[in-house]
Amino acid sequence: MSYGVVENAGRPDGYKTREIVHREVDPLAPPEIFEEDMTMYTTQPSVTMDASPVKFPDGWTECLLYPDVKALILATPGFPSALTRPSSCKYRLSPTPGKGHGLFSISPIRANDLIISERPLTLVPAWQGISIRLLREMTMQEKIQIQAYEWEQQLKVLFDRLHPDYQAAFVKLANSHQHDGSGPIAGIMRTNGLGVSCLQTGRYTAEEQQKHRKGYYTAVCKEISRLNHSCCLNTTWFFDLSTFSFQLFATRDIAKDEELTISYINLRAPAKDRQLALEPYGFQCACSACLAPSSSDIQRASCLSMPVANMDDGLIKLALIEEAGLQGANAYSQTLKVVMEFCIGAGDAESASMYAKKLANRRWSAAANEARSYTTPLAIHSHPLWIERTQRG
Ligand SMILES: C[S@@+](CC[C@H](N)C(=O)[O-])C[C@H]1O[C@@H](n2cnc3c(N)ncnc32)[C@H](O)[C@@H]1O
Repeated sequence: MSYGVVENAGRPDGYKTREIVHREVDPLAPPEIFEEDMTMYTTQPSVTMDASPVKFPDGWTECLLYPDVKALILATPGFPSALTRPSSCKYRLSPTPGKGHGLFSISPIRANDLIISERPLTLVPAWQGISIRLLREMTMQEKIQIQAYEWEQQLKVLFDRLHPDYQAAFVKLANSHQHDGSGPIAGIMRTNGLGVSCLQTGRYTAEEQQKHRKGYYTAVCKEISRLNHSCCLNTTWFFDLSTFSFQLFATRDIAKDEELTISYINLRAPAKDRQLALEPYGFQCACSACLAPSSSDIQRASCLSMPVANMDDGLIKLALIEEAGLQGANAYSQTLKVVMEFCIGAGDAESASMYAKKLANRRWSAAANEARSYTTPLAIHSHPLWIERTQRG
């Protein structure tokens, strides 16, 4: 997709729009009745026509989905569970120089605390599979502009379905795609969308998923989409399917009035590549790592990619990641798991359970679920590696 300032942006002269065909369908109809490439507008969780944010404070999401994805959502155990809320409100929205608005802590926040849980306003495919009759004589730019134009027409239907309060919140969000031919709704989605990867149904091959982001979704939130980027992030989020909500957690201790930040990009990349990846958002990152690229690139590469051959390596890696303030990185969870396993290998159930607990506290991490079963020395005795070790004698 294009970004920045594109000359002749917008619908090319003489292009006649494609008719979008809409059909009302029974929301309970089985997925088989839908045609292969049909997408559906659907409200999840389902609410009554007179629903309001006051009546349903947990909120709901206007989605554009393939029918098999809707079936996957409805079949999720516990869906739709009520939101798990933080114990108190921990943040405020304030202007932040050079960045528009941002979120700031209103009191100290401890590492791993839940800060926000929120259902998104919208959820749509990250890949825009619109079939359009593109003519050979069209330039690549014209084809891209037509795709962008048609995508906006589809998004407009979704936007019109939003509750007026949600529409008002949506249009207040930043838009870094005002001059590249993206429509106003697509522009806001491209600037504020959070990736959702848990809606894969096996429809696409691994290559299609990787290369074209097929099967991935993008969601816009009223609050979490207000988070600015930092390569030295202090929060991270994950999407929970059963509550259909994003949950934002502190990755380290946060002081009162500190800005809350997430990373929009891959943290392992060197500063030069990170700046390139941030170009579509229309800003240059000025975090401490980007201001001192030569030292921080080395520090990041060595701590995030350091191989762990034994317990000492593991402990050094954890300390280095903490020193770099990158506890939000997956490498930190992976290292906690490896260190826990080394402790089991050494017959130290006490320390193993301590690392399991640290991992379990990182509720956003994929490894946290499994670790939850091993947070006491006694529970470690049921770990497969402990059993194997005792059987070996
Ligand atoms: C998802 S929005 C974040 C919230 C936004 N600042 C607002 O006022 O609603 C992304 C946009 O925020 C701004 N932004 C985010 N992180 C930034 C940073 N580190 N430095 C400068 N601008 C930033 C950019 O304009 C970017 O396109």
